[in-house]
Amino acid sequence: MNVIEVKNLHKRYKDHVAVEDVSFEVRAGEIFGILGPNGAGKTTTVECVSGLRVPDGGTLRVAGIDPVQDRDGLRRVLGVQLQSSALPEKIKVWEALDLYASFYQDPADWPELLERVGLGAKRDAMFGKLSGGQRQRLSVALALVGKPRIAVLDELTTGLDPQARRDTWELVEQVRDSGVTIVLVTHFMEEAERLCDRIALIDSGRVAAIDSPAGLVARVGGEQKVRFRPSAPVADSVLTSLPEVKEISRTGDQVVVTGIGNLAPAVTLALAEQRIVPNDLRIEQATLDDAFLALTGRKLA
Ligand SMILES: Nc1ncnc2c1ncn2[C@@H]1O[C@H](COP(=O)(O)OP(=O)(O)OP(=O)(O)O)[C@@H](O)[C@H]1O
Repeated sequence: MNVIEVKNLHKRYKDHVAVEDVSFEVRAGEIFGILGPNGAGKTTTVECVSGLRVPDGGTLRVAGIDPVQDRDGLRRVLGVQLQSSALPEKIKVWEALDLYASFYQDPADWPELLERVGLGAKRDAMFGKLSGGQRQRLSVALALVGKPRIAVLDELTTGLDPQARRDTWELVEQVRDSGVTIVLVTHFMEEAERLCDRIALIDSGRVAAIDSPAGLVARVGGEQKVRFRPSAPVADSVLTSLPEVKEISRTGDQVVVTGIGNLAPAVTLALAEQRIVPNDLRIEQATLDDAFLALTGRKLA
């Protein structure tokens, strides 16, 4: 079932076209990624979906609601985490949640929500004293306080250190597991690859492709490399006989196998049959960056 339908969305700022023509559908229960370089039109797209901007063309439906016509209805089903947090430095964590909860008739139990996002101990801390990761956790809690069916998260991990980023990813997965459909805007390939069920690649206000991360990568040929140091000499024929294998090369004591499909399992199984252990095994695959480059002629980063 689709919970969001965007058809031929078009949005201009004066004479600058931010979104040329964007269409996609988001299914209930998924993490749907909107991935693209800076200025591609991602934020403008989700701002239109969230009822924060009025489109110049196209149609939008969120749980059957038209965001332009029914903002109150939209607020009941959709929670938004905005790119830059607009909270005053001196507001306390609990005050922010209490304030946001007061906007809803039937809000979430916010002390419980605070625990869920791992901020229970920061209840009385001022917003200005929170770390970047804690601010983002609070912004997720604020997006969820209205018990939405859908949450829009925009550039959630920008500016976070690697540990805080991974912690935030776990939080996003927990939110999805609680039954909330998530639209995740990001320009981090790794984030989209790790979290998203499906991704819309956006470039210059248009959708370049929509697919699962693996599906997008497979579109660029899906060639992989498996590298290892065999525990005993291995004859090329052991591997060249596999349908997945295209080529074998050797550098020093390292074997590099290039191929397609389920290459790594096929290679390790063939080696196991010879009682050979592939030490220092590494698998290199095409990335979403490669897919983006192949589809648009441009690099993501
Ligand atoms: N309020 C605005 N007024 C005028 N131009 C804008 C406005 N907001 C965005 N733009 C322009 O519209 C284009 C798309 O911006 P948008 O923020 O939607 O892209 P984005 O993909 O989210 O990029 P970023 O990750 O940098 O936010 C950009 O060229 C941007 O400069």
